Amino acid sequence: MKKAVQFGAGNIGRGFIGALLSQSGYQVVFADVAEAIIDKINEDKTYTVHVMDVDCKDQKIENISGVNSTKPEAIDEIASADLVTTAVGLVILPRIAPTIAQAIEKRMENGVKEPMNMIACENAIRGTSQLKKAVYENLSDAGKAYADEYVGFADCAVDRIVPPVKSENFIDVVVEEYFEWDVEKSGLKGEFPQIKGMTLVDDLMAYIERKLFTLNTGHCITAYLGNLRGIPTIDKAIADEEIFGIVSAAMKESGDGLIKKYGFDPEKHAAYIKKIISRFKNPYLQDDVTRVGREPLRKLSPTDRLIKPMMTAAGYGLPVDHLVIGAGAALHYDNPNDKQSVELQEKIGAQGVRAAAAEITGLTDEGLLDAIVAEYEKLN
Ligand SMILES: NC(=O)C1=CN([C@@H]2O[C@H](COP(=O)(O)OP(=O)(O)OC[C@H]3O[C@@H](n4cnc5c(N)ncnc54)[C@H](O)[C@@H]3O)[C@@H](O)[C@H]2O)C=CC1
Ligand SMILES: O=P(O)(O)OC[C@H]1O[C@](O)(CO)[C@@H](O)[C@@H]1O
Repeated sequence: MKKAVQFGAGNIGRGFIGALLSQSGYQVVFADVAEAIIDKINEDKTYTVHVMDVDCKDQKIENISGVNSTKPEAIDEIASADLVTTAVGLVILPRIAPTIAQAIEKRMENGVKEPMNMIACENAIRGTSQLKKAVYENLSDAGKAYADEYVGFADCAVDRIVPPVKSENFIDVVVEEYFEWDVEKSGLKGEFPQIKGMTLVDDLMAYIERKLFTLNTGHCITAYLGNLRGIPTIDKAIADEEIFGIVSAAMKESGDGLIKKYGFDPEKHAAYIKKIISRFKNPYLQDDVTRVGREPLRKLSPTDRLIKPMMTAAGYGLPVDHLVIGAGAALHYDNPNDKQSVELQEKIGAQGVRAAAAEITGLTDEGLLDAIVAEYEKLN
């Protein structure tokens, strides 16, 4: 039986990637720092994925175990795995890199010639490449040469909405039916992993940008506008006619840029947007606007879901008025429980909104900055 180590036994770890791996016949070892989750996985050896959508069904996930990712046992588990996947959050990747590097060294010392693959399933552009860089910084020269030959690092795009759930059994998860996992073929070593629901692709950047700058763009604008109006969840925010109008228009603006950049079929892209908005309406997910809006500094950064699509569309001379409203709303995000939101509001307080926006977004286009500030003021 093939073995996979899934770093992160959180929502996506259990509700998407770990579940697909187990359903495809992998023995799945969840590596996490949350002792309670790891203990419960080891105790129960199973959990349930509740698919809640137009049709509802339960899936029992088996052949699983857990390990504390900071303990030496984690190194042994990785060293003997065929596949390592992550869903820990982009900022955590450098923290798990030393453990992965030690496992690669160990595999080399053990003389293993079987290839092993790494796939970072994070909401980011080329998250696995970022993980690879961090892992290589922790490898010896021999370890690097070994990894060059036997360790694949494949970038991917991941799409499934999995909010945290307060169920009776805290390792069960509630997910939507839809999922998409696109993995770049060229990064893989050896035989391609056979995983039901994983699509191997050549042109990954188009898939990453299509997902990040459609779903995530629309999702976070829904969250920020909803939050400003005191609406707690995504389904309720998108039910607000004005928010729906702004979000749909922003997704279209982003889409028009993507269509120009990647040559997507406009009709298919319009259908893709429509499908995503229907996913936002899923009443079972009860997805908090604070989860979807979390870490606003990351979301307002130059390569992320608000600014990058704005730059792409504006670069083709296309309108970006609703994306600008989204950025204006994001700058208002004020949540004392979110470290980046606190930092954002402190920056705005100290520097003023224009200087803060310029620093955070990296925008140098004065016209766009003026427009964002104007929308920010209007939303006050
Ligand atoms: N939840 C969602 O709908 C989606 C999330 N994503 C991405 O997936 C990633 C994970 O998101 P979620 O599962 O929602 O977050 P989460 O917070 O539910 O799960 C993250 C897990 O990583 C664990 N972790 C933290 N530090 C660790 C370490 N050093 N070693 C091992 N585990 C560690 C945490 O304890 C937690 O269990 C993020 O990059 C997110 O952007 C992508 C698509 C959908
Ligand atoms: O996980 P992030 O990047 O903070 O953003 C939350 C987003 O990720 C998702 O969980 C899945 O893509 C969306 O539900 C939401 O748009």
